[in-house]
Amino acid sequence: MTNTITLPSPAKLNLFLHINGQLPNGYHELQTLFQFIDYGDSLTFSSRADGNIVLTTEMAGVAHDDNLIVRAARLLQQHTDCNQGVTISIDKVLPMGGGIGGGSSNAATVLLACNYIWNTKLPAATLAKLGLQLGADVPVFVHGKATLAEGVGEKFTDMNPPEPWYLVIFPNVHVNTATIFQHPDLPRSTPKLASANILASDLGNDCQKLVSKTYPQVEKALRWLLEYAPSKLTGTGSCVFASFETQQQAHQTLLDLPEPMTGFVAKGCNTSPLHNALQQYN
Ligand SMILES: C[C@@](CO)(OP(=O)(O)O)[C@H](O)COP(=O)(O)OP(=O)(O)OC[C@H]1O[C@@H](n2ccc(N)nc2=O)[C@H](O)[C@@H]1O
Ligand SMILES: Nc1ncnc2c1ncn2[C@@H]1O[C@H](COP(=O)(O)OP(=O)(O)O)[C@@H](O)[C@H]1O
Repeated sequence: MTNTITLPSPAKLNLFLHINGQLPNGYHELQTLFQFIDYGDSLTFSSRADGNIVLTTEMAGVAHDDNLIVRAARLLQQHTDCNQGVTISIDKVLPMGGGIGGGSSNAATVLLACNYIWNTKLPAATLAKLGLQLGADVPVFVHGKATLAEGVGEKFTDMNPPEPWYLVIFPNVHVNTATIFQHPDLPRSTPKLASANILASDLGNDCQKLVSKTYPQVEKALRWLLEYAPSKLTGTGSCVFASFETQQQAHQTLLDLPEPMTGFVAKGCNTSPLHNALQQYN
């Protein structure tokens, strides 16, 4: 077995997001379509015999022990009584608080990678359940297929949406997911759709209006991108995205982007790049 492995940690987009209600525990019932993109962080793992979990890359604003990377490794180690440790480094390119799932994706990559290098052999369904303790989106990244998520995000119906080129814009502001979900003005009663109707409809994001109002930078980014193509918010933001027929059209649009916004071009993927990369180890 290889002792050092490098794996991708891709971003996701919410192609639509509806809020159908709120549960007594405060969490929201959602319907949202997740698709992966071929753009993200890259993590390198080396097992170690001393049992320590060490992240060697510093991440601004996130303490070592709070990092989802470290927490995911500890959770798996404790759950399996594993006595091995791991050294992890990350090439971080995904903006935090952008609604593209960077932290959740990192946690999922750690769960799958450590399960492999420690030979702990947990099935994917168990890793997904463990991941849910770390964040609502971790199970989707463990699952690795474009999927309609329902409930609080844990019930999956896999879907096969088109895989276009996307231009994703980061408005240079971080949105706190909890702040948006706690806001009294968030719409919370969109009727549930039958899964068979999802791909045929042009659906929006119920957080978009509130996030645009709360964060003028998001509104500005949306207004700018809408000049080029139909655009929407992903997750609770802050990133906004639009699809293009060709990679070149998306790149051409990116060239016009005014500062301080940043952006990138990526392809939609119905199978996660992480799962494609893991195939070489199975
Ligand atoms: C709504 C989504 C859609 O992708 O937004 P983004 O985070 O991607 O923007 C996610 O499911 C978010 O996932 P994640 O960011 O992992 O959320 P968590 O850490 O689990 O929860 C953050 C906070 O959001 C609220 N929350 C989250 C999920 C949910 N179904 N209902 C909620 O009310 C809760 O207040 C919770 O304390
Ligand atoms: N490895 C990590 N990568 C990104 N964020 C992390 C990580 N570990 C902890 N966090 C925390 O999680 C928050 C949400 O990050 P992220 O998942 O990137 O955003 P979003 O859920 O909006 O896509 C960050 O603001 C940060 O405080």
